Amino acid sequence: MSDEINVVITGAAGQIAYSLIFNIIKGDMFGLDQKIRLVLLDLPAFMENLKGVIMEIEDCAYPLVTGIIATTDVNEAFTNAHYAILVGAMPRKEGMERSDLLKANAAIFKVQGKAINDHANKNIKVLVVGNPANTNCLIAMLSAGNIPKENFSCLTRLDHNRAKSQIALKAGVNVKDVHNVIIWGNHSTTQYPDVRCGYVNVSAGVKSTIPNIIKNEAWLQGEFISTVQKRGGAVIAARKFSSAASAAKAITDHMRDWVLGTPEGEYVSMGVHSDGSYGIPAGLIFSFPVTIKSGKYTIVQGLPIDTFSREKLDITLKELQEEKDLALSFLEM
Ligand SMILES: NC(=O)c1ccc[n+]([C@@H]2O[C@H](COP(=O)([O-])OP(=O)(O)OC[C@H]3O[C@@H](n4cnc5c(N)ncnc54)[C@H](O)[C@@H]3O)[C@@H](O)[C@H]2O)c1
Ligand SMILES: O=C(O)C[C@H](O)C(=O)O
Repeated sequence: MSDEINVVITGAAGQIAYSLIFNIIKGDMFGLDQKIRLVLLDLPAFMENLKGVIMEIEDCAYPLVTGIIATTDVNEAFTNAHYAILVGAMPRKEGMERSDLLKANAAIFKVQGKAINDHANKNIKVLVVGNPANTNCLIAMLSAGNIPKENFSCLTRLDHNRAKSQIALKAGVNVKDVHNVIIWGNHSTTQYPDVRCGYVNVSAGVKSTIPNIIKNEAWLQGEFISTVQKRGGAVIAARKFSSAASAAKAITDHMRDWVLGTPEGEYVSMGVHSDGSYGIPAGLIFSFPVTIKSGKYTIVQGLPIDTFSREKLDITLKELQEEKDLALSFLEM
């Protein structure tokens, strides 16, 4: 890592950023020795709010922050960027069709992808959070032909964390003892949370598979999956706002692991460019189990896919293909 890194956060005046920024400047994402120059991008109407956020960043007096830039200019924001966390997106408004949302966001992520292509450090790592996250990530990646595809990812770590937590609650174990759950596919209600290969540390040196611990296949194939799939909507229904603190924690987990690596034998879920693994055609951003070493992820290979899982993978694949076709048709890409 260089002495100082430029970290861009879009949607910097929003709910997620209000937790995320403080995780980053505390050192939770890049470690306690990494100096950070924050670049905060938002829309002109939110610059006053952003001024307040900047006052609070200053008032935290964290020593890792070496500079703060607030801007509404995408080209300025991504200049020499080492990391970009694309949180800002057009939210779904009343009466808006899913296709309207895809169209508005495809336009935003095309512009941001091009700005990254033209101005960012060529080794930049980009994480897309704003929904629809997989397809927004795909558009940004396709608009940034000079940046390797492997440098783009989208957030499914929140779903991964939700899955771990639901298993821990059901099994009555600490969440730190639950390992290798997987989120396949889209960050949407078609995602497939899969724990067939996951395990729980039962006692020192003893582990047992999640299906063996839970001993309730109907729950694992039914309520567990739908709870994780619909958790984002359930939080919105209860809180009247989208998940923010848990999303910021998941972003921090995702980026920390991408930069610093995953523990030996541990998988995490990441939306990444598909390469044909598990029959998912190349050209989509699909959530897979990955391991990470020296800043590079590898899709875990050779996991068994039974008939139930194949059907689930095909459902989420179909949705992603439809989103891609629609988004590309709007952009004429
Ligand atoms: N992938 C995930 O797991 C996950 C989880 C939670 C939320 N989300 C999504 O993250 C996004 C942000 O959520 P939030 O709660 O912070 O929303 P928010 O509405 O509180 O904040 C969004 C911010 O983005 C800004 N923005 C909008 N368009 C922009 C653009 N073109 N450039 C720069 N800034 C722009 C807005 O002005 C606003 O300040 C939403 O799309 C939400 O659905 C994704
Ligand atoms: O913002 C949303 O639509 C939900 C969000 O993606 C979540 O999973 O919490």
